[in-house]
Amino acid sequence: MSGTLVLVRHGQSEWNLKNLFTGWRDPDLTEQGHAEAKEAGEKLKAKGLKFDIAFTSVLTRAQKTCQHILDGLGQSELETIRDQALNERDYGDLSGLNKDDARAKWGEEQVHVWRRSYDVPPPGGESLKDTGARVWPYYIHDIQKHVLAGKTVLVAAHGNSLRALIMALDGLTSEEILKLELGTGIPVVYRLNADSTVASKDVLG
Ligand SMILES: O=C(O)[C@H](O)COP(=O)(O)O
Repeated sequence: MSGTLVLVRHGQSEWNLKNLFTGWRDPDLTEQGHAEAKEAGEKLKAKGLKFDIAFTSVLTRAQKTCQHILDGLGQSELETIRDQALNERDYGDLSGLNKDDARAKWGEEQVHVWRRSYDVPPPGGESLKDTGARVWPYYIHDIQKHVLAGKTVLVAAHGNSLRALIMALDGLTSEEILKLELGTGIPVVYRLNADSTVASKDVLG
């Protein structure tokens, strides 16, 4: 057995609440989002976890979620690396649009394909496959080595950047990943084997 990798999707954002496509836009957490992030910290504390290093995106909602978790563990000053590679999938021209308005304009089916297909990007944006093509190399080069060195690593990021990572970690097919939804502020705790495969996965729902 080697180290521990904890993935957390940010708490509810202002645009989650308003039902807007967000992508690389940068809304803050809502009051509920702040509470969800703090609760994630409490759940991790209850499991006796302490982090050695944290990673997050360059977007406010993920950074604040990361900080709430670290504050809750008494680790406010922990080394935290921010990288664009962990950003949400870029929603391109859909960014800022209301999801129901988009369904009214382009149809339920087309919007579902943009949101949940594996390799069909929204206009001007990234598919889940495109997102994985930047998240996975970053994981391999920058994050995995810490876990394999036996450390406990936090990654506070986004629904689709984490779905792309989970697809690779769990060995899911492009069909299987479509059904996987990540709740806001729900920690997913992986223990990895020394050969980098997954020893166990625990969703702290
Ligand atoms: O970027 C967004 O709008 C959300 O964070 C995730 O959106 P989705 O549920 O459409 O993938």
